[in-house]
Amino acid sequence: MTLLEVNDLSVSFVQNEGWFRRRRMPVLQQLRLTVNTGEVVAVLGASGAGKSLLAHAILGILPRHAEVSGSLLYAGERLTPQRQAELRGREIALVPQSVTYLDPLMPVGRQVRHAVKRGDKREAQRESFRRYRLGEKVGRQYPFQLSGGMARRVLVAAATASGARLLIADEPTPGLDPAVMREALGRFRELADEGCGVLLISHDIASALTIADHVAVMYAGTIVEIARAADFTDEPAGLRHPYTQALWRALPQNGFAPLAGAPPQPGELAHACAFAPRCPAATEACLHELPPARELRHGLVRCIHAS
Ligand SMILES: Nc1ncnc2c1ncn2[C@@H]1O[C@H](COP(=O)(O)OP(=O)(O)OP(=O)(O)O)[C@@H](O)[C@H]1O
Ligand code: NI
Repeated sequence: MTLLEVNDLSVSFVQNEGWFRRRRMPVLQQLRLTVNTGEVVAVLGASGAGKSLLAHAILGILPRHAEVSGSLLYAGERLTPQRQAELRGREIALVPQSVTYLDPLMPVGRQVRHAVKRGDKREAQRESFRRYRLGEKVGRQYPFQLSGGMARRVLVAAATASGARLLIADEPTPGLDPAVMREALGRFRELADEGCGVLLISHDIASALTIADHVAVMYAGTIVEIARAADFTDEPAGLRHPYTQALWRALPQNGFAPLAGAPPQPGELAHACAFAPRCPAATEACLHELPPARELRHGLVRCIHAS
């Protein structure tokens, strides 16, 4: 069953410049993505690609100067701002990227219990604390008394104990030791196997691939490819977009080949293929429009040359 459907989602930030001029800066362009129940979909991309903005758009927590177009459906139902507010934290839970999302004035155990919307709150908190190796006395502490890694574990504990059906985890693992990281990723996989949908945002392809079914690759504000996780295990030729292939070659086991250059600033190449300046396959035609998203080999690609 389709849990989340993102259709042609675009986001721009509108800035006032002086008295009369307003500048629109496109930051997300025509995103299309689905998350089914039982699935982990990884969203990969470099810093600034727009991963967190996608998460915030789904949850309805973008800043006020954001202009949003396109549609979002949750279990077939339109996600309006009001519906987002109703579902946030109940049906749709976020593991936020920053530990500043914790309430500084509330003991963290209470925050986790607060997040639990189904069943016995105390038991759910105890269980998730055990799972993420948070001692019992940690529950009585305030966020400022915790290390960064502990605070992060509290965020994962709160979201995974919430009982939500769609879990959006925004870079949930940096700073966690490898055992806790495996535990957290394993828990996301388990929740998917129990019928949830998981959107896992990450920089770390290798660890995301250990649990993902599908991978959406973002570059400069758009999704350039949706691949199956299995497409990453063979030759890069199985991947559809030159950027995804470059990411694959940059993995240690595939030769660590770095990709020269950097992505453009948001909005800088909105009407072209933003990857063209770094792409070995680019031609003049790549600079004329945002390449349309098209289906290719059970996936999706935005590249006019992909075949
Ligand atoms: N409130 C805002 N106002 C203006 N621009 C913003 C705002 N928030 C984000 N941006 C811009 O939008 C782009 C995407 O940001 P986003 O946080 O989604 O990136 P990300 O892929 O999550 O990166 P990271 O991996 O570093 O978390 C960035 O270029 C950022 O500068
Ligand atoms: Ni982010």
